[in-house]
Amino acid sequence: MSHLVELSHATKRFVKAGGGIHVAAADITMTVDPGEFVAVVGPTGCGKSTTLSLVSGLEPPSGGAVRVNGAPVQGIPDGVGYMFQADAMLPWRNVLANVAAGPIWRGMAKADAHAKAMDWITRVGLSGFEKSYMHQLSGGMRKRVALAQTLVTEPKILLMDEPFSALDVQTRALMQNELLDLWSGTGTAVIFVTHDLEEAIVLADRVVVMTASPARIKDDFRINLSRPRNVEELRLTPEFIETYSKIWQSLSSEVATARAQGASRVA
Ligand SMILES: Nc1ncnc2c1ncn2[C@@H]1O[C@H](COP(=O)(O)OP(=O)(O)OP(=O)(O)O)[C@@H](O)[C@H]1O
Repeated sequence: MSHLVELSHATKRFVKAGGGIHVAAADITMTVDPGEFVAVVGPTGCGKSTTLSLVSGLEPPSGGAVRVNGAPVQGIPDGVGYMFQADAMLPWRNVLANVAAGPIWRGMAKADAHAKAMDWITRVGLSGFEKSYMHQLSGGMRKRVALAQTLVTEPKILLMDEPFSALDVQTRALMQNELLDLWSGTGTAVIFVTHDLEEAIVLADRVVVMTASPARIKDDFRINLSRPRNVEELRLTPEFIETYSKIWQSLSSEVATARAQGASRVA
């Protein structure tokens, strides 16, 4: 059976600025099925974003294979949505125009795209702000716009690279709950990269732990916490704490290795 996303011994090498080769991802084999929420954690700079860019088609693999919907990734595959740490909104356009831009770019008539965009603006709780510009919105509101902008295209696969890391703790929890509500029942597969193990566990069905650079897959933990979830309450449960300590045992040694690598680089 083919999987929605399939990385098979995928490797990514970059040519370093001063010459030489840097292996950012090595021998990555993993699959993601429709409706699965997979979080990827690993130490800073290990190659998490690089792995995501192989799935998005932004970077071709140097070795191995990457397939989406059973076909090798060549360029940006259909049905893939992205959300990054930095927002991708145009400051001279209002919320409605920003959210409608994707569907219009894909050929939808303007009136239909605006109707669809309004629906998503309402779903993310921003009804009444459709005429606002980005500088008039709080950080949390801008993230809601980014969510609407991504989900309006109804992606089959949603790639998220630390989308909430710039938010304060409370807004972050709010957005995590919001994401789970919006995602629930859609059948969309999510690959969510984060530094934050707590965030990974409260959101995901699986937490994939990557090694210190070059990124390899060290462990793939199934998260057996029931849904629907309230992320703030979940963090206090014994089940969460037990899951956290189990995964931290795997992750902590990689964090220590990455720190040692960093120390030797600046020494
Ligand atoms: N286009 C590129 N050219 C050269 N090197 C690159 C390129 N993209 C990434 N790298 C290098 O590959 C390594 C992995 O980077 P990547 O951004 O994938 O890590 P990450 O785990 O997502 O990091 P962080 O947790 O800090 O966001 C880094 O050393 C980075 O400098």
